[in-house]
Amino acid sequence: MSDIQAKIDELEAEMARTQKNKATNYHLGTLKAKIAKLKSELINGPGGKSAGTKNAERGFDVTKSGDTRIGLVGFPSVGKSTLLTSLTGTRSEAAAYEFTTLTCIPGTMKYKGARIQVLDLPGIIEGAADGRGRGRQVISTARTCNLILIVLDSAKPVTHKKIIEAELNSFGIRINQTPPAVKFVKKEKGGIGYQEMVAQTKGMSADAARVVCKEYKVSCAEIILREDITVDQFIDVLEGNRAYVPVLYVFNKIDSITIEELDILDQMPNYVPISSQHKWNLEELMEEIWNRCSMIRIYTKPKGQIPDYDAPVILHSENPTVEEFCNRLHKGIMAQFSHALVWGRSAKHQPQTCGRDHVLCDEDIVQICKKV
Ligand SMILES: Nc1nc2c(ncn2[C@@H]2O[C@H](COP(=O)(O)OP(=O)(O)OP(=O)(O)O)[C@@H](O)[C@H]2O)c(=O)[nH]1
Ligand SMILES: [K+]
Ligand SMILES: [Mg+2]
Repeated sequence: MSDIQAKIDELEAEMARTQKNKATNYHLGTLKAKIAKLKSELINGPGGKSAGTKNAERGFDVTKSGDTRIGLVGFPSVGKSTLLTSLTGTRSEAAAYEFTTLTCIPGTMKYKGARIQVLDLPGIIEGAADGRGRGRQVISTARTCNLILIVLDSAKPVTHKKIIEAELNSFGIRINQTPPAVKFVKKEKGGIGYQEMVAQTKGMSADAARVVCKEYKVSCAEIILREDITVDQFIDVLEGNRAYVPVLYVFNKIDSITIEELDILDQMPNYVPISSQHKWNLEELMEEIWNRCSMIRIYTKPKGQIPDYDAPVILHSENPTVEEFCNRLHKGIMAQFSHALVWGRSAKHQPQTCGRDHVLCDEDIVQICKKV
């Protein structure tokens, strides 16, 4: 075990010994910040957080392609490669022994006109984030995905799910969470300015903020909490290199469990039961993937012609403006842009004359009119 890991274990043991109350809040905050710093040192090497980008480089070298990227993460032999083959048609070797897959195998799944890059990855086990097996490379690659599918074997214990989640978490991936609504700006002078816009019930206080800042050698900053957060979430803000990635849980091999067991799995939110070998329930899986990828389809309509419904332009719904649509078509279009005619749910009348800032909806139809 490395020195750093030994220090982390020691601090974690001390945290477990420390009773949680007002008097120990300060001490617990210091311990949490110390642990977070050591963990990032363990993963990134000394110098810590600037290495967030270095991480990504240590992932598998696979070029991004298509409209979005999803990664298959799970224990060995849960059926990730079989699933890749079923979803994309790209053959990735599958076999009954563990660690059949040793590298990253990309495939492309076409759904609703979108091209979704799917990455089959080697299996990971407990301790992956600390460097066991190819775990680090797998998790670094998972960080680059817009959606992670945690693939589980329906017949295996649910503890596997917890282990995978902990591995992703200790590598700075925050699953199914949004970045905390916190304003944090370092300053030259003036000490620590701390404001709560929302009552804090999960451990944050001016003292907790100060002790964490002190650990990170921040002596002057403006802090505004717009959400009820934990001290760990505040540490995430200071670390600054967390990846917030949605996760969908896939229970594979449902052909090997009973109907009664399947009924229980089927009720859990965020879970899709499938059999990748028998291609059972893959339609539902694709629909759930689609729902979590936040993509919208825009159809292009050349003047005087009907729209091309087979080849939508895919936009990510954080900012689906007319301008983004134009840039996806061709970088030079905006220079000649006059206005757009838009049909569909975003239009007040059909068609509506719109400018570049108009926000589009899924399945809108757009015709671009150039300056004359
Ligand atoms: N019964 C059943 N077996 C499956 C299913 N999907 C995969 N398998 C079997 O499970 C074994 C492992 O499948 P793989 O696709 O190699 O699993 P993997 O997760 O890619 O494994 P590693 O690459 O070693 O991590 C193979 O023997 C598959 O035939 C399924 O839906 N049902
Ligand atoms: K296998
Ligand atoms: Mg495999």
